[in-house]
This record gives sequence, structure tokens and C-alpha cells, in this order.
Amino acid sequence: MEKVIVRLKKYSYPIIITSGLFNNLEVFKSLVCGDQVMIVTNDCISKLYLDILKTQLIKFGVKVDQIILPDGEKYKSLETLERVIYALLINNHGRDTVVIALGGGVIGDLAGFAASVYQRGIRFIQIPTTLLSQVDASIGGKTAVNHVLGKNMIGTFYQPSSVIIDIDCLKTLPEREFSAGLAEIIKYAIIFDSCFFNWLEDNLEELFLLKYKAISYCIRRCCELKSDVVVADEYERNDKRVLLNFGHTYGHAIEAYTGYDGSWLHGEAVSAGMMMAICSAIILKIFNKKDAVKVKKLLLRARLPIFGPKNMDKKDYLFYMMKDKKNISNKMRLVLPVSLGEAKIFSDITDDLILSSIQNCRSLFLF
Ligand SMILES: NC(=O)c1ccc[n+]([C@@H]2O[C@H](COP(=O)([O-])OP(=O)(O)OC[C@H]3O[C@@H](n4cnc5c(N)ncnc54)[C@H](O)[C@@H]3O)[C@@H](O)[C@H]2O)c1
Ligand SMILES: O=C(O)C(=O)C[C@@H](O)[C@H](O)[C@H](O)COP(=O)(O)O
Ligand SMILES: [Zn+2]
Repeated sequence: MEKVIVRLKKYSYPIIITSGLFNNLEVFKSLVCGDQVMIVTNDCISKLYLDILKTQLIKFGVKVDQIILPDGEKYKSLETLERVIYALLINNHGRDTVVIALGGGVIGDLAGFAASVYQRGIRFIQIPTTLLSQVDASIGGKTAVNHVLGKNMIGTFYQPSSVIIDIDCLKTLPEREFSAGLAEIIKYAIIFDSCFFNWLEDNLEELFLLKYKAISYCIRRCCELKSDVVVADEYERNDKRVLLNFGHTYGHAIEAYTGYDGSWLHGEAVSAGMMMAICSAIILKIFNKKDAVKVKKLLLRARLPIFGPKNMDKKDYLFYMMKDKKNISNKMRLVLPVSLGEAKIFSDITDDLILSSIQNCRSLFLF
């Protein structure tokens, strides 16, 4: 078992990285003993991990309720949030209840949001079961639901009381979802850590094979990188946390445009979004083409898309990007790489730059 501590100003919480969690839940004992628990999960994950989690929790004398939601990004909505609140109320849950988010980023973001607003805030624990949620979504306290007009438009900053990662969960994860997680991992490498980028180039196959040494190192490195940023800028008030949004300005537009219908997973949209952002950086002459090709090759090896949806028009991108949360005074801001391992925020981004990055991305990288 390994631990990364997120040391925030007011309090700290652990990210525990382990395997075989569901056969040995001693780790939960100190966290939830004597409490009431509401497990929030979905109808795919419940079949795999809910019974075993409940059995172990009940052994500790914990009162366990559950809500099983439909699976999919389109259910990360206000309507589903209302269902979680209803389940808490109808089962008489009070402020001593702990919400457990058992699932990927959709469940984590939604359950975290519910915990943050229910009776003005109750504790919650993240048990992330996808690669993407283990390296990113479960850490740092961004909770949200989507709106048809924009991704994650309604939400809170609300930290979990702990994050418990079981690497074994990845054994049941579909390959497409694994690749989606790799997109956020490659994102960290591009914006923060060129050595990690080189390591990913050398170890990608080991990751796909779920080799314990490689996957546990990779998850730990991402948890450390994200934890450092969150500690430096918990509420995204200075320019540190914004860097984690690299690729997301274009990516979120793709997700909203496709109506969160699953045709584009978050990680896939971020992958195409990173390439469009890199294209902007090349147009601005702040990033070199040789490194852009290295990124493109790694994304392709990770089985990720490098171009957005064929039918999505430049105007569609602009429509959603104009609503991005990073914009200030209706001026767009973009996170752009300046070298492999370093990114910066650029303000006053013009519509022309966005349009030409979308227009030129295919021709720049179709070789
Ligand atoms: N809060 C944050 O900081 C943050 C960071 C990154 C992404 N996100 C959000 O996370 C969401 C994406 O998360 P995701 O990629 O985990 O997607 P997801 O939650 O939709 O899970 C992906 C799919 O895998 C299934 N699944 C989950 N665990 C499984 C397992 N162990 N075995 C088999 N199937 C499993 C799910 O049921 C789902 O069908 C997006 O909404 C994104 O906006 C949030
Ligand atoms: O934690 C963050 O901060 C991030 O930006 C991580 C992103 O990977 C994640 O997708 C996040 O939900 C995006 O946040 P948003 O503020 O752009 O909705
Ligand atoms: Zn993301």
C-alpha cells in the first residue's frame, strides 16, 4: 500500500494506492466505523464491486444504503443529482452520513456534488474504479454536473475525506476507457514533467498489460503531480490549477456538442483538444513541431483520437468555447505548451486563432 497526502491549508487527506482492497477492507475501518453510509454507484459498477464492498462495510457495523444510477456521462445532470438527494432524505441520512462514490469520474463528480450540498455538506470518500478517475477525477475536489450548454457548468469545490484507489479494478475496465485515462496521464507529462513523458514513451505497453510496477508508479506520479497543484491553488484562483485544463477548452466543446452521448469519452475529447491546443501553440510559434509530432505519436500509441469529430464545424467550437469557465471579460484564455514539460496560460485569445487551429490541425498532423 502506498500513500500520497494532499496537504491543504485547512486539512489534509490521504490518497491510498493499493490492490486487493475489496478482499481486505481494514483500510475503511477507521474511516467509516460507526457511521451511516450511502454508496453512490451505477448499474455497471454495482454488478462488479457493490456486494463485496457492502459485505465488508456491514461487518464493521456500518448502516449501508445505496443508490444505483444509470451509467453514462449524460446522467451527470441536475436530474440525477436530485435523485441522489432524494435517496439520502428518504433514508433519513443526517450530517453524520458518509457518501461513498464507487465508480469513475461521472459518479465521483456527481456524488461529490451531492455530498457538498446535502445539509450544507457531509463527508465523502472516493473509491475511483477507472484509470481516469484514479489519476485525476477523484483528487482535488472539483465536483460538478453538466448542462446542455456547457460541461461541468454547475458544481462546487469540495474535497473528499479520502481517496482509496484499488489498482485491481483496472482488470475489468474496457480498453477504450483505459485509453481515455491515458489522455489525462499524457496531459500531466506535457504540462509538468518531460521525464515522465519519456517514461510514458518507454512504458506504454507495460501499462496496457497492467504490469503492477509500471501502473502503480504511473498512478502514484499522477497523484503527486495533481496533489501539488491542488495544494498550490485549491480554488483555481491563481494560474497554477488552470494548467490542468490543457486540452479541455476544445475537449469540453466536443463533449457538449455531442450531447454527452458517449460517442466521445472525456479522455478522447481531451486528447483531440490537446492536439488542437498544440496547433494553436505552433501557429503562435511558441511550441516546436518536432515535439508536437512526439505528442501525436504517443497519443496514437495510446489508441486515442488526435482530431475532433469530422462533422463539428468551427462555429460549433466557438459557441461552446465562448462559455468556458476560464474566460475573463468574455475574452478566451487557453493553456498552451511552451515546451515538453511546461505550459502557460495565454489571455486575449482571438477567434481567428481558434478558427485556424481547428482548420489547420488535420493538415498539420496528417503525415
Ligand atoms: N473532478 C475532476 O477533477 C475531474 C477530472 C477529470 C475528469 N472528470 C470527469 O470525469 C468524467 C469521466 O470519468 P471516467 O473516464 O472515469 O468515466 P465514467 O465515470 O463514465 O466511467 C467510464 C465507464 O467505465 C465503467 N466502469 C467504471 N469502472 C469500471 C471498472 N472497474 N470495470 C469496468 N467498468 C468500469 C463505467 O460504468 C463507465 O461505463 C467526466 O465527467 C469528466 O468531466 C473530473
Ligand atoms: O482538477 C482540475 O482542475 C482539472 O482541470 C482536471 C480536469 O482533468 C477535469 O476534467 C476537470 O473536471 C475540468 O474542470 P473544469 O473546471 O474545466 O470543468
Ligand atoms: Zn479532464
